[in-house]
Amino acid sequence: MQSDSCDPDRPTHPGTFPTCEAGRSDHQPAERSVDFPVSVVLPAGGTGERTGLQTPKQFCLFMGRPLISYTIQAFERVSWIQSIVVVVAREHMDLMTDIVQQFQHTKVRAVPGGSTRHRSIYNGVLALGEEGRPVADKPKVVLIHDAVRPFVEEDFLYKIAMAAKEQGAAGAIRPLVSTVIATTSEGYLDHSLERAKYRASEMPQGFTYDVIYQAYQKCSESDFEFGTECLHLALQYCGTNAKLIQGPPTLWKVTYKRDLAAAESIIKDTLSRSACAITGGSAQAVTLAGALQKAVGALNMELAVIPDLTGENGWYLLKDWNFIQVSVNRSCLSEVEALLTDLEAAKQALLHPLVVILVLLSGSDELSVSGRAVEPEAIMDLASAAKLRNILLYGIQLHQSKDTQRWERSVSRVGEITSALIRDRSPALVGQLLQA
Ligand SMILES: Nc1ccn([C@@H]2O[C@H](COP(=O)(O)OP(=O)(O)OP(=O)(O)O)[C@@H](O)[C@H]2O)c(=O)n1
Ligand SMILES: O=C(CO)[C@H](O)[C@H](O)COP(=O)(O)O
Repeated sequence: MQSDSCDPDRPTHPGTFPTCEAGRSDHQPAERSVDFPVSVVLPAGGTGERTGLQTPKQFCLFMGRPLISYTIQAFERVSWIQSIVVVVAREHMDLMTDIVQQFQHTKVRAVPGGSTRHRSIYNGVLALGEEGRPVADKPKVVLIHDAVRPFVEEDFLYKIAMAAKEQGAAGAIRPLVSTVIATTSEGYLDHSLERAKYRASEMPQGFTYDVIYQAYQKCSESDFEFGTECLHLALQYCGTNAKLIQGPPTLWKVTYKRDLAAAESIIKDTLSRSACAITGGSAQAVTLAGALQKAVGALNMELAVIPDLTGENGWYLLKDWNFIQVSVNRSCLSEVEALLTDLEAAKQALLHPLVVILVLLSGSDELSVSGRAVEPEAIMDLASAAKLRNILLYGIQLHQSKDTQRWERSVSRVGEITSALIRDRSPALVGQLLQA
């Protein structure tokens, strides 16, 4: 298997996406040891006025799944995070309950929000203190993260949690993109801040439970109404100077409509990084899969080649991988059917549409016996049924050729089509048997 290129600014997909170290076993994130209880508050009680949309941005759908679910998954997958309180407007409590059920979130509890972000966060902090447990069992550290920042990675959460435990408060920062200026009431320049001295405050932030609880207990109505910075409350009311840690650019907050398009693009991009080619063990299929591995590798996609999904290889079914059934024989559709059954049982398609591509080699010895291997109608029927289960099935046919250049061009086209199908997840092309 080919190792992925490691770009520190490339986000890890919320959920079960592999990190970019080489080798299959390394795809499991490195185990972190956190020996104190950590809980999370996700404020999601806003209306998203600046998007100009009716639906609050945290409930906007990305490939059939609300943004909030991606953010929850980014925290839920972290083994050392114990519980997550999502704070939503009262009128969205039922919707939130449905989301938790549909996307099988397990560490989440929803509580009603307040009229401002600070009031919502405070409700979340109070809920953590009330979780029916003895005072000694309250979380030591509370991570606070806007529900509309779905791309946060375990490594960074770990840094914030450790610094919060050490220092009482910690937060993510980024360099300023533009200079900050103060204006007079008449709209003239009053003064300009020296950009190098300032940073943008982002999320996540972390606090010891006592610091954030005390800060909210002591802060004023004006803070609750107009404040935008939890770190400031910790400083002003608890004398705690937060440790500031520079985070990746992907911590940015979905605020405007254009940010929704950017978020969708990142989600699609991260879901398109890895595919698993199943060969059935036939020598011809293995050779083709090897050639395909090179072709998609050049397009920045990792391709694992395996004979089948039995035993240890069942691991692939539980991750955000895409699947390519490489087939050289007449029973290709039954192979695809078996793969679809396995995928359905693994339930990953509940989270987002999965891509399955049948790559069919025609003109091979086995196929030439029977002539045409697969009728387009047959693959269309199979694909229509799979689509109902949120699995997008496509087909690509290529022809065996003794002419090396022709063969290499075909394989390279299969790579390009594969990459495009996986990236675009186009419903319109479902069931098509494309020619490479
Ligand atoms: N009363 C509020 C207001 C905001 N938030 C949450 O705080 C986060 C960051 O706030 P922001 O981006 O300002 O969200 P909105 O207030 O929804 O957006 P807008 O200001 O455009 O209305 C969001 O997850 C939002 O849902 C909240 O929990 N309760
Ligand atoms: O990241 C922040 C620092 O805490 C922002 O203040 C927070 O995300 C609130 O966003 P907005 O100003 O849009 O309500």
